[in-house]
Amino acid sequence: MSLGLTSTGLEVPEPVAAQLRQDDVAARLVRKDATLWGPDAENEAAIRLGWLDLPASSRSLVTQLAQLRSELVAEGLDRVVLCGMGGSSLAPEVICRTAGVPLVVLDTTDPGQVADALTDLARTVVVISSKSGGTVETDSQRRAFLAAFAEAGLDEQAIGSRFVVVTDPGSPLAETAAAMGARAVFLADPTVGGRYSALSAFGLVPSALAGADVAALVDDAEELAERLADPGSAAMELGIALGAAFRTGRDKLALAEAGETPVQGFGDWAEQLIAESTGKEGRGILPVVLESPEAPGGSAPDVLLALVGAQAPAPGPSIGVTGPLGAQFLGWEYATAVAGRILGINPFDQPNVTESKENTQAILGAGLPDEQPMATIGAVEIRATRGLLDGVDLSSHDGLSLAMDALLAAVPTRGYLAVMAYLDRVRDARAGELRAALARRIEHAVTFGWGPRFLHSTGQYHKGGPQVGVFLQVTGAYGPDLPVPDQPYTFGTLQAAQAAGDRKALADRDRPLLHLHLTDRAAGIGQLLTILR
Ligand SMILES: O=P(O)(O)OC[C@H]1O[C@](O)(CO)[C@@H](O)[C@@H]1O
Repeated sequence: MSLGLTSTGLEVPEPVAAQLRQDDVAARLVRKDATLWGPDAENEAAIRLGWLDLPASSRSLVTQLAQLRSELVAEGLDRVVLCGMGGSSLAPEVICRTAGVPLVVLDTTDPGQVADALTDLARTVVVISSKSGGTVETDSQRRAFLAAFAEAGLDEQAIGSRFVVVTDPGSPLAETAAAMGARAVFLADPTVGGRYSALSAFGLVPSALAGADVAALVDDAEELAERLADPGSAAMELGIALGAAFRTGRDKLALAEAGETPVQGFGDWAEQLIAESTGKEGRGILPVVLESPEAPGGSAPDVLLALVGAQAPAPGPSIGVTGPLGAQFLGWEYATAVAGRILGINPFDQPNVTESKENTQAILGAGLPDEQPMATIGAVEIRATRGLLDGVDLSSHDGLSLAMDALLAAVPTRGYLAVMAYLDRVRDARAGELRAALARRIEHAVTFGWGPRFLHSTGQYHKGGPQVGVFLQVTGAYGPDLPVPDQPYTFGTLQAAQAAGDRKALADRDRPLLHLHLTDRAAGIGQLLTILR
């Protein structure tokens, strides 16, 4: 079965489709024509179209990975931990959840969540994935695992045998991997950007080592790849639907999985692909990941609902994208590139993500800002951007509720509310319920992201997209902190610096932000969910 697209109630302006046919976009895209997105995007596009070749070029990985997995299993190394951010970990998480095989994805700096990953070492092999080799979260996690294996008594050679590395040729991590004596190093195609790398070594290596059938992924992608030159392919129709929705005022895409054999967690992967590809130059498509097709936020005048794994539900406007996971990855990548042309942006760069990273480094150097709370109610410390809580009586019994009302009232027409939780997405999973609870309170789109993971996904959209976002940042006290070996900071200070760095980037854009710091995470989350009931 290949990729299929159905749509209900979606108005597609005829010129959108006709123009793409007239410009021969389908044939030019599969020929990797870098001029498709205009002169400003040409240099970047020229080195970012390798994802079209992956169904063929990844084939050779399949056998090699089967061999490596059997070696690891024979040595009792059947717990795979993946350290990677954004495009270096989102696809393997979807692949393994859908295949029902265990993979520990460590894409956080939360001290508790990192500490939980540093256990069960006797069975553990660690995949360190980073295209650039310069991502601070991944580097910190690598350092922590090196130290943990040493503390467990492994000698240098044994420690090296517990690491598999995926990176770009010539990256700092490629050198580090050699110096570490890593068991295997996979050098990925440098002409594939992170969010387009699902079918590359970044998607396949961790997934295969965890036991997923990556041969089927490649087969299903290859079957679609043979159709992509056809202007009527389902992938092209998906790109037209995304672009047409944007052109007709539906610039938010609600994503939910459905159907008999639903892909698990697809929205979290598609979120980075779409937000980081389109959210720039003051425009873009905002993905809104829904807990289910019926979850609040799937229908509003500025929203298009997309079901992954099922037909488009009536009355719409909605689309349904069916097909196996390998075809979904390739199809959505192709559609995003087409939508980028319709929106008139470069879908391959991420100009605004470095800002938060630079802010974080500056704060790590200068020390965390000492911002006293405006009030503390129960387990919740309240801080906010200037003016947001003017006139709000925080000393009253329902001060927290009033503060939340002020935040919701600040969301402008066609705006959105983004919840950003710098917490432990396993132990503090209940915080994820905040999205639906807030979405039931306002007509606007409400998104949820675990920090710092979202900084590598929707973070680009928050800073480069339309400046109509309002932000709820939730941070939390943590138990024992964890050092980052040979670095002048701990995981706890790194996490706090990342949150502060993003607050600065948003404050510099005068975006309203409410910062709730939970002095007791479970109690604080309980308080928030109670007032939102
Ligand atoms: O694979 P790397 O280089 O560690 O980057 C991780 C992620 O960070 C980003 O560069 C953006 O922050 C993403 O595009 C990328 O997928």
